[in-house]
Amino acid sequence: MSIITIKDVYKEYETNKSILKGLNLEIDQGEFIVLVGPSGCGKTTLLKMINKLIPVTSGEIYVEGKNIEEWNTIKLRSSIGYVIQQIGLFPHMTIENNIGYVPSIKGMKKEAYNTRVSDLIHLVGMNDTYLDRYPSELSGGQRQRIGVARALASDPDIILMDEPFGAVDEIARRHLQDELKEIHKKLKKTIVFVTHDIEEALKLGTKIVLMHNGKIEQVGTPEEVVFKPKTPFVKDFFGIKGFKARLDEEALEKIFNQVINGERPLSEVLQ
Ligand SMILES: Nc1ncnc2c1ncn2[C@@H]1O[C@H](COP(=O)(O)OP(=O)(O)OP(=O)(O)O)[C@@H](O)[C@H]1O
Repeated sequence: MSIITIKDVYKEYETNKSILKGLNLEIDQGEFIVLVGPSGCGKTTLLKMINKLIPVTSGEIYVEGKNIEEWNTIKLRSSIGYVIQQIGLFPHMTIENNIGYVPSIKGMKKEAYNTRVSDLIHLVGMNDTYLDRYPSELSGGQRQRIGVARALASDPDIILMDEPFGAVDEIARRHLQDELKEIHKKLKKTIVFVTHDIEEALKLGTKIVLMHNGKIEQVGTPEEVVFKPKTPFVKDFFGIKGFKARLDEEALEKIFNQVINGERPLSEVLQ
């Protein structure tokens, strides 16, 4: 069943016309959708329209079957988690209070609150010893984890993520991706994720949406967009990098070990 429907959506900014030119997209419950495309193609704009941070110029967006214009904005936003790159944790609040902010304003009882905060910090691969710290006492990767935990705190059905791991180093980024994949498997939330990183997109997405020139070029599984590109643009966009990202990792590891162990000359592999 479709949990988000984008219907003939157009966007024009006052100083910037024709950003989105008639987008149509159905997002099913439990899907991990990744929006990719060249810089400036409107990924963030589309994401922010879903939780009404940016208004549409024309067209409609439905969340859980209801037009977002009919949703109470606060209610809509509390049923949608939102994670961005500069995560914006409250600097003067402890990690516990950051994660528990929404449950506490919703009046959750102390015992349930404690359990929830503890469950969430474990879910993102950390533990209770971090709860008394302040955001400045964590690494960038840990802060992003807390951002994910905070977005999950109100148990939203949908989570929007805008380049959430863009500012962390490569190793932390891989860990965060693995954890997010696990969380998605476990909680079966619907995730809409923006990235400009092809490997990240193909690793995480159950469906990839490639945007270009205000339109959607192709929607498909990682295999479809890489191996069955519908247009030359899709083929160029994913290209060899996409192909490499989808190669069987075991096959690559086998070749790597053969070369490292001197069983196969490097010149043969590089041919
Ligand atoms: N408030 C605004 N007023 C005018 N133009 C804007 C505004 N916000 C965004 N734009 C323009 O709209 C286009 C789409 O921006 P958006 O941030 O949605 O793209 P994006 O695909 O997320 O880009 P990136 O990958 O670089 O983050 C860009 O050309 C941008 O300059």
